[in-house]
Amino acid sequence: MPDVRTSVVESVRAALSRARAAARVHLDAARSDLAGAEARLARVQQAGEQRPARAAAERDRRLAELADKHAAGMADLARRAAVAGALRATGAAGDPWPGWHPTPAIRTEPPDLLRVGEIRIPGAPPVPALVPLLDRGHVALVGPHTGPGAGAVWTEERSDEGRQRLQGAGASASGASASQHSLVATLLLRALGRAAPGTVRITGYDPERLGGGLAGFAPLAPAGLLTFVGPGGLAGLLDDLVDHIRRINETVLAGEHSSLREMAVATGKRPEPWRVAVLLGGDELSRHERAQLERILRTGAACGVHLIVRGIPVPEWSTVETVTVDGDTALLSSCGPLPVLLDGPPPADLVTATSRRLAERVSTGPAPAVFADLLPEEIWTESSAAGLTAPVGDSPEGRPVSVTLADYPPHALIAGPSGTGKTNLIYAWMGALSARYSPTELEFYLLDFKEGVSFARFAPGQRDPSWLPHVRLVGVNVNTDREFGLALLRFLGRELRRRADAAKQHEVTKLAELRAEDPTGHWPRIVAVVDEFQVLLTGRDALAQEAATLLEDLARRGRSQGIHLILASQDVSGIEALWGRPALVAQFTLRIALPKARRILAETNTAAETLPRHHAVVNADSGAVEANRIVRIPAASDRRTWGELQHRLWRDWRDRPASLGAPRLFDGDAVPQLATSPDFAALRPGTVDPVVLLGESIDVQARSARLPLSRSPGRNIAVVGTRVEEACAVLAAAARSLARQSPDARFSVACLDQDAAATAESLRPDLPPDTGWYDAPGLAELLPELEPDPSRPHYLFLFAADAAASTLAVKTGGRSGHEHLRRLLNTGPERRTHVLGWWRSVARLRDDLGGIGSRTDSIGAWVALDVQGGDLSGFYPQQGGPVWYPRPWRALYFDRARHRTPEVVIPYGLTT
Ligand SMILES: Nc1ncnc2c1ncn2[C@@H]1O[C@H](COP(=O)(O)OP(=O)(O)OP(=O)(O)O)[C@@H](O)[C@H]1O
Repeated sequence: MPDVRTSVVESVRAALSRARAAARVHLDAARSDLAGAEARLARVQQAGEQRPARAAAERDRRLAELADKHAAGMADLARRAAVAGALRATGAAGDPWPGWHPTPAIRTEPPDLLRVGEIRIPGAPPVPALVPLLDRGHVALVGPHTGPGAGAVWTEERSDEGRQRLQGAGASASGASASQHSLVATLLLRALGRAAPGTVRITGYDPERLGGGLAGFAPLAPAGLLTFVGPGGLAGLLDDLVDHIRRINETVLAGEHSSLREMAVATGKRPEPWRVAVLLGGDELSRHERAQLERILRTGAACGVHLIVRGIPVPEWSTVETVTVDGDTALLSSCGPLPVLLDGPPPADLVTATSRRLAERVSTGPAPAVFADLLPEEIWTESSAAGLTAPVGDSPEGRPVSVTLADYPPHALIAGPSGTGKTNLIYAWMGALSARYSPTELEFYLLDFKEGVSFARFAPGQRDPSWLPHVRLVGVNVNTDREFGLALLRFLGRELRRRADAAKQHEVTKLAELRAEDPTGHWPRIVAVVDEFQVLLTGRDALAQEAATLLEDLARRGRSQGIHLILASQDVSGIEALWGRPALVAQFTLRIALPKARRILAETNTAAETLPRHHAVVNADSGAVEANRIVRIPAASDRRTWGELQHRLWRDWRDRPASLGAPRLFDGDAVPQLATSPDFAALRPGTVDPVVLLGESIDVQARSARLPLSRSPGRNIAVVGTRVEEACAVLAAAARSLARQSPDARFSVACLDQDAAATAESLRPDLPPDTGWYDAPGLAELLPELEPDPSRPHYLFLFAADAAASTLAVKTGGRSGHEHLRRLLNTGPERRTHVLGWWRSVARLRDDLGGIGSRTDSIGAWVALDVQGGDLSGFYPQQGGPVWYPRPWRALYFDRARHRTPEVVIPYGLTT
């Protein structure tokens, strides 16, 4: 037991002694560290005592350097801010009051910020202090003791009671300062001056009748640009603004644009005015009013709805610029603590005069409708399968008004006295259509029976090589060429049949179905526009009859085949020409009446009588009063306005492989040329039965009137009439066209009248070198010798054949020259000898043929110039002769072998 205790004691002692030894070692080390530290401290203290003067000098230098750098930086920043500020508040938005005047921005320009004063920084130019309003946000004006978050504004975290608590000068009516009034006037005048007249509408809520800067704007009120809401009307005003915002979101922006500003930049359209409500205090807001106010503050700016608020608490949101006004200085929430020296108020007479002028501008009528508004953002995106819809203008409220051509309504009638804008309306409508529907979706055929060339711009001309790619045919100066109208109707009739046949084949009835069944087919909708169409229907002749029948058929059946007619007329007789044909009129359910148009709308519908200039009544229900829509038509006639669109469409279309080339331009005043006619170009040498080209047919295509010279009896031609030039032109074209096909044939030319000599001579280079040239005695010698030779065609041209009568009357060898001529006329063609002659009257032709009662069938074809139809009865199968009223540079051509009725031709121009 004692041994155990002893051993424990010893081991404890040993452990204690080890611990003591270790503690001693640590203590020594600590003492030595302390001594080292004390020595270092002493050294540092000693060094520190030697350096304070140097450190202070260095610090001061650095501080001065920093101050300089800061000042330079500030000055630079201020300079840049001044430049940027001037750029963001241009013209009326930033100009000083002396010399200030409105400078309305164009629609695609985003509105400027509005200058209220300037920030002064030493050593730098003043920086304009700008406030965002139109399209950007709202402005809250508060007094000096109510900075952001301190009463006249509220923050999100505040309780309802806190929100309603107003404090300080800015929150009470009594504290309303002159500076705040002047700020309201500044903001309103700058906003009005920088926007187009009428596009900023102000509503004032001023229950305590403080004026609040609004008084000078009173002249705006009669024009509806300034309205006041009386005490108790705040809730109604806020509700109205919220409804307005909702409507714009739903119907104007319609999910396609995020704001009116973005829409204006993207489309160039700004269909709604800005609405600025100036709220100048009043009672505490109800819960509902507060909610509506918040909605406006949150969503108004995107819809052009803005508030300028004073004396009503508003939240501190990014959409609100809070201006804390204190005398002639202010703090702007967007400028932090930099004080703004406010501009003085706009001079009272400037406010009044500007307001008066704006009101006058607006009262004299809305800004004219704009052609660009009719055009879509992107061209050629629409399908015409179901119809054609496009705006023609806008409503008095500025909303686009579209019209449709489809199964219903299929056709349109346009009426209005001369100068009321029918042609302009047609341009506007065509522009809107041709920008929406590509040329594979829509084709135009245009005919103008008025004198003038209004539609010629759609075809390439000398001044402008462009054309509207949708246009396939343009007819101008056709007032005396009703045949051209008839040709167009016949052409459309054929197209109608083609479409009806295709529909039948695919077992469908409508164009939309046909297109679905035959997606690769070419089935554009066709719109035929005929201006002064009544010209076509006047006259009780066969032509008018056929035109009416064709029109009726097209109107009735065209609707389902995608062929639409637009007929325009300036006088009552035009419409009356239709009125006798109720079946035809009934198809024209779309009626467009220009100011003072008569008889186009229903009888009791007098809307057109009171229509202002450049407006139209569009009525898609045959003129019934209830269907009236008043439309402002934009100016579309101006060549530059139109040209810009046409060039754009033309360039886009020209390079496409499907491009169809330029439209056919038929100009009734132009003289066609043989050398450029397609039929002449197509003639080839060696043709067995050559064709004689006599002139241009009046047709949809530029075709020649043709006489085939087969080996049949009667294949001679007589040109009859006194007009030398036209007669020579017909014979010259005949000679040149024959020479091109039969260079080996024999040609004989007898020129028997001096007046024709120049033309006859001009043929020399184009006829074979062995052509025989004869005068009257020469002809008298030639005729007896002539023996037709079937192996070599022979063409005998007689210029003024009747002028050789006395010479041919002489008998040589028992027979007169006339007898020889008759023998040739009767028997020559079978043996390929043909006479192509000009006689200056029908009577002389008859004399040469043997006199009254003699046979006329050797003249199988004739071209009549200034000859009355009745005189031709002997050469025409029907009694009384053809209907023909001679007119300059037109001829009536009849070929017994091929024609049922004669055709009108235009002689080719002479190339002497
Ligand atoms: N909406 C409009 N805006 C501005 N100017 C227009 C408008 N409509 C027509 N005009 C102008 O009025 C004039 C007459 O217009 P337009 O030629 O279209 O009339 P119209 O009815 O076709 O006359 P007419 O029957 O004699 O040919 C033209 O100078 C045209 O530019």
